[in-house]
Amino acid sequence: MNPPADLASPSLERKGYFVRFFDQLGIMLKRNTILQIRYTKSTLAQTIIAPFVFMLLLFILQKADYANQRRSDPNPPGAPLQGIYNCQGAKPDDPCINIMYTPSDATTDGILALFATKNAQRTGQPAFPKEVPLNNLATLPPRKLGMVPVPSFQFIYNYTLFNPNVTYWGITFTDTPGPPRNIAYQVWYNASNVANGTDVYGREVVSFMRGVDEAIISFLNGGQPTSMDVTLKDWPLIPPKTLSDTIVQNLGPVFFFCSEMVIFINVLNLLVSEKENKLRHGMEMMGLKSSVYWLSHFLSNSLLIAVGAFVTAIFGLMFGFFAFKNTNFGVIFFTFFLFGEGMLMLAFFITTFVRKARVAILIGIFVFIIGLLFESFVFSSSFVGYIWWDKGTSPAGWIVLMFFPFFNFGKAFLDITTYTTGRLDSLTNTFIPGPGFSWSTLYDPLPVELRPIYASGNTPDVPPPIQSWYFLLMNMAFYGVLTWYFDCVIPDEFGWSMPPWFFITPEYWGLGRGRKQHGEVDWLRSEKRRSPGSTPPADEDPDVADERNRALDETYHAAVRIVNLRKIYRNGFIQRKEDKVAVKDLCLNFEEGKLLALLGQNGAGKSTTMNILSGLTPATSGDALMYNLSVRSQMPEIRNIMGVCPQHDILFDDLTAEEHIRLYAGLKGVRKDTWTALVEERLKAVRLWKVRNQRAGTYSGGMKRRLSLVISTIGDPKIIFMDEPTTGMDPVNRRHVWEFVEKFKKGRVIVLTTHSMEEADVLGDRIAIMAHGRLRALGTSIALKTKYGTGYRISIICDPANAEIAKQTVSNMVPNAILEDDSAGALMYQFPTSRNGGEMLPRFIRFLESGEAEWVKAWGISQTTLEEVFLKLIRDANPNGYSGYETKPLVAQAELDLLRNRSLRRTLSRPTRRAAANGGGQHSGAGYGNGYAPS
Ligand SMILES: Nc1ncnc2c1ncn2[C@@H]1O[C@H](COP(=O)(O)OP(=O)(O)OP(=O)(O)O)[C@@H](O)[C@H]1O
Repeated sequence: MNPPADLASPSLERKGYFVRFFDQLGIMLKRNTILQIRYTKSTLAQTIIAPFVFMLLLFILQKADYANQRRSDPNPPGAPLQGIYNCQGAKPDDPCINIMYTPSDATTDGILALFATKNAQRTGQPAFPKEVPLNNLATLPPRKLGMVPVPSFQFIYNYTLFNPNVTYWGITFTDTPGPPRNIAYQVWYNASNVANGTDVYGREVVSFMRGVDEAIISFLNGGQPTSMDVTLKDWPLIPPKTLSDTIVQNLGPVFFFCSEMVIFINVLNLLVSEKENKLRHGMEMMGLKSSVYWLSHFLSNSLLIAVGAFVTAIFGLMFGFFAFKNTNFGVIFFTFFLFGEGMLMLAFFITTFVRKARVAILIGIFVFIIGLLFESFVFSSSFVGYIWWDKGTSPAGWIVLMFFPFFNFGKAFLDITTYTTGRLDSLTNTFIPGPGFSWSTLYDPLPVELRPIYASGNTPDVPPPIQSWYFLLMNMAFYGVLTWYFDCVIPDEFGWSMPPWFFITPEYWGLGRGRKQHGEVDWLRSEKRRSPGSTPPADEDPDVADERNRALDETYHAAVRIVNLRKIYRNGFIQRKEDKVAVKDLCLNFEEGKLLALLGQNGAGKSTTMNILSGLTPATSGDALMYNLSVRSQMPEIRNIMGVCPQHDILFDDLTAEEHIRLYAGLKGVRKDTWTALVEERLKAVRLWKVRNQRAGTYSGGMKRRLSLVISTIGDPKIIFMDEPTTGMDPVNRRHVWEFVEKFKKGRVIVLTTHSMEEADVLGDRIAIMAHGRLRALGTSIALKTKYGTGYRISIICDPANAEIAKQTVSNMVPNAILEDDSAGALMYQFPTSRNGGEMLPRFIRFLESGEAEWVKAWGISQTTLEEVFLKLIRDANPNGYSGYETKPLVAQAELDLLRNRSLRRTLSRPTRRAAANGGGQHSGAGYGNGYAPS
């Protein structure tokens, strides 16, 4: 079958390194942008929502702090002293005595009468009346009494002691005639009223005394009204020590760090997920350069960081923070942008060590907690933030810390807020605004008046703010270089890595590589020296031995030649007994225009072989030469001519089928003007055209396989590896895929692994069967069937009464036919192949066809299937145990019974019938188109 011209025509553009680099970069940026748009929520969260939320929280905290600091009035107004109000007893309505006094004479009675009058004016209550004198300690007041004369000082003492909570005030006078006349008095009061706050600051005591003093003055002036108005004023309270924006200064580094961490954790997750899902490998197999991969992620995420920095600066202005209002917009923007970039490169660096997205997120959270604690302690104030530059602190501190982007950001933000927050003058309690932060401030060391003063009396030597920018740029470069280095030297999940000194090898820089193609003979000679291979097993199949000899023959030519390929999966660093030898000294040749179907039970080593040949995993020894390019040393060049459909779909859930094809066509360097036609032709071929605009994540398993298969054919590859390409496909679609593969193989080498014998039979020009890492058999389908098969089976249905005649006839005509089954007139014979005396078979078939034997009700013939060949070979390879197909003879018997029943039910296909009529030994055709029964 000839492929259509458009399938076979080369469509790759020959381009220089840089043109190819920028083409790939363009296509990767487009892919990233599509994904960023599809992940709308995540993109919005990183660029707008996170800055807004953290800014809003800061704003709320700022307002709360402001309100809290100004809750009490720092300069409370003075309050005039009031009069004395009516007394209360133990309970408000209990009887009590307002004033108990001694002695009672004209002077004291006169003074207290004046007191009562003035007090009544002040309180608006009736004046306290003078009561009858009280002499008896046991007498309790019948009501609220006004002013009660008592005999002595001692009486007051005893009465108040015996009758607590009865007397409000006590006063004892001493009048010394003089000159000068001295009217002294002593006030008794309930000190616990002052202590428990009922009488705040003792205002009632002072009021009482003020009233008595007034009355004395008035009395001495002959009753002249006197007023002593006293106002009591609280001392000023301590004014708010911090400004509202101090909270932005102290908490800003923590909050803006948190905001940046959203992008940081997202980048960790994104990159490691691409690694874990092998998407990066998939793209690299299609020719993506590592440098393009990193650069595209750097640029796409830088755009998000730039938007985030811009949005942060705008929100800062909207919320009215001084740090944003009084700072040059460019300074704010670049400070946030450079911080984001530093963290981005730190995230890149971390991804080189991690293979699982779950672990990456855990590391992200760990960095988040460390950074959060760091920012909240180190930058909680300018006092601790600048201590690293104090003369008493070792510079080792900031020299180590400068490698952390969040330290450099904290310092930069502290500088900005120190210049812009301003301060309160302690003497005048007035706000002194900060000088502001202009572009040129970047280069100025912090002025002395803005620096903190430490206990030693020192002020720190704070470097100019620009230094933090330089350090952030240094962080970018530092983590960028580490990312590049460790990405090369840390083995990936398939074991690929470069030597630690890779950067001094000329090959790494593209010198001396690619230009030279290996001479087949030179390569073979050196390979034979390097990997001599072990001695083949004594029972090696002759065809396998021939293939080995051809692979090692210098005069033989093949498009792809595999020599002594060996793969050992080590269980640690040193060689151990448990190490798994997955492929054992495989020698094989692939020819152009031919499809080789690789069969083998689970774990036989098929995928490992494919992975080595497609550059996914390195061989332990041996090599393969593909179109004169060595798999070991020239994989980048091989990738230009290779397509791979790996066993597990490597698809972006959020890209459509069309976007996948465009992406991979771009990476492969397919001419842009052919993309549209390519998309249509390939998607129609595998019947995905109608769903081309649906995201691959919504596809069924079979649809994903078809898309993976189509991707492997992009870019006109000379060699295609298909690892179980039709797994999970329904029979109709499988046939479409077969047709597509069949068309595609002209001029190309296709290697396909499968567990479908039918598929191997249909597609395989040659079939190779592997077991335990070794090649067990090799050849065309018919050759294998002839060699390993048991020949033909003929089933004859006749009347049970005629069974004996039938058996007699068969044994006469084909003496070495073996009767396998005889039940109720259903006979099943096994006929040997022509090589084993099966030459009588054609004659017997003609006999059955002629209808001469009337006792034959129906008959059918089947050839040994590939499945039987496969089972036999695998059984032979597992004499001591079952590796997927057999352990117990009973199981094998059951399988054979099943096969027998199946072949009985099967009717004969025309080519098979022809082959049988010719005595076997010829190609029996596809073998899956059945449909013959003698009429
Ligand atoms: N990364 C690995 N580390 C250790 N052993 C491995 C690794 N990959 C494969 N193996 C082992 O190597 C052997 C060959 O595996 P491989 O995947 O090549 O088999 P296969 O023939 O492709 O099987 P299947 O048909 O199931 O895909 C198996 O025993 C497998 O357990």
